[in-house]
Amino acid sequence: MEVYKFGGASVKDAPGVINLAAIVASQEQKELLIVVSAMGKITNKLEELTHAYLEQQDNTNQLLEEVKAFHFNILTDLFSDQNDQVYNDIANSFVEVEWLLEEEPNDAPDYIYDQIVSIGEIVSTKIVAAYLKKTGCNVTWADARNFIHTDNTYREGRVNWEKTEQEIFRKLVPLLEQTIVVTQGFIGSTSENFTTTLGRDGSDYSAAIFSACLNASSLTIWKDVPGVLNADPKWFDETERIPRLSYHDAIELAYYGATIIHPKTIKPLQNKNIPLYVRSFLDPVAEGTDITSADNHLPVPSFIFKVNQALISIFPKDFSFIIEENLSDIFSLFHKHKVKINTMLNSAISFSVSFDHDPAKLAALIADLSVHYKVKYNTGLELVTIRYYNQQTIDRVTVNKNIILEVKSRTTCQIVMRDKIITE
Ligand SMILES: Nc1ncnc2c1ncn2[C@@H]1O[C@H](COP(=O)(O)OP(=O)(O)O)[C@@H](O)[C@H]1O
Ligand SMILES: N[C@@H](CC(=O)OP(=O)(O)O)C(=O)O
Repeated sequence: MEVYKFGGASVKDAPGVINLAAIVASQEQKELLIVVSAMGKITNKLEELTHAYLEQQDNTNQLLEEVKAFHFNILTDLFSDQNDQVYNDIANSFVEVEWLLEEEPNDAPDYIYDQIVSIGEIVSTKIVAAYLKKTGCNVTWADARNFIHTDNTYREGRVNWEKTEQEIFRKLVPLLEQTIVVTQGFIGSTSENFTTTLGRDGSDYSAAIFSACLNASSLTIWKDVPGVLNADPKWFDETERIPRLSYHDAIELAYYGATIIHPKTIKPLQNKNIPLYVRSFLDPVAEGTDITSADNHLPVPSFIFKVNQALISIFPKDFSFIIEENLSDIFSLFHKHKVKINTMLNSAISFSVSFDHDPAKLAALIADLSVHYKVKYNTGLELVTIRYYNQQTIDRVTVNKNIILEVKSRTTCQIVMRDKIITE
């Protein structure tokens, strides 16, 4: 039993779906579960739609029409017969959202978000399953909400592993003995059968949950890059593929923000010793990256960039020392405002923290912190994390930068910096 995960980039258009089918066709003899995300950047568009609906903006219906048109254009390219059942199926899939948008938004925003945004995965998997069927593949569409059970934390559903494992064993295992199954990443359901999502980019995590519960022999995630590289090629010109990675290094890279893998993906696989293969859907037979328990150290230093960082420095108002009591107080405020810390440094009289800059959260956090502390802050900063660093790599990324904060451990160096203002 193998699990494949195809993300939005792999199914961003009709040629993407055709390519997916070709990859599946070359593997058809195996028991296979295929986990698919929403097409292209449709989740962003659905977030926009949710926002418009919550704000009761005039463009709400127009945004929904754009989402529908995007999918129907793909259908037209894949199914020349306009009477194909899939057209009705997709139209019907949008009906629930249409009904929801007709009502006033009285429910909690996070709940509404999940009911709307999840439609992206439902529709993409229906299109993929219908196309695979058309190409002669023995395939069944399955609703991931029957298997992935979560608590009621909308937008960040926490998995009920026991129930999820039971349902996968009871309903999915027998199905997989008969056909290839296509299901959704990113979504689950509560005990009352309301849809939840697992957090942005959560389809890799879904695929890992399925793999762990099925005791799969491997999980392959199909990406638009040749594997895990030592830096994001969107930011770095000279990247190198890392052929083998330990679970440990993969977790660290994902934790520090290498967006190639969702940070929650690795642990369920590591627990069951299931290899994770990162492969290119553009060159499916090429070697990619194998992530396993083998103790492969990263062969080269790896770089993870994050832009749009905020840095705040917190001082006790009386300039006394930062003690454990202050830290406990400070951390509870970060928790309260759901601000995820990227770097932190403690000194005698100050505590500095960097995080992704969200203006509303920053203002609310500073307002709360200012009750007991003096707070200074900077925005518009960059954070670079280097795994297996040396001075040469630090020098390489800090050219024309002012270093504002530097935190080093034995293996990892984090630098918060900003562009130097160069005067002629
Ligand atoms: N270390 C890295 N190696 C390779 N790709 C990376 C790395 N860090 C970030 N990326 C980015 O991850 C992208 C693929 O992940 P993502 O867009 O989430 O795929 P999908 O939506 O298909 O799951 C690449 O296009 C690349 O820009
Ligand atoms: N569609 C969801 C879930 C996801 O993981 O997508 P992708 O595999 O394209 O990153 C999102 O964009 O957040």
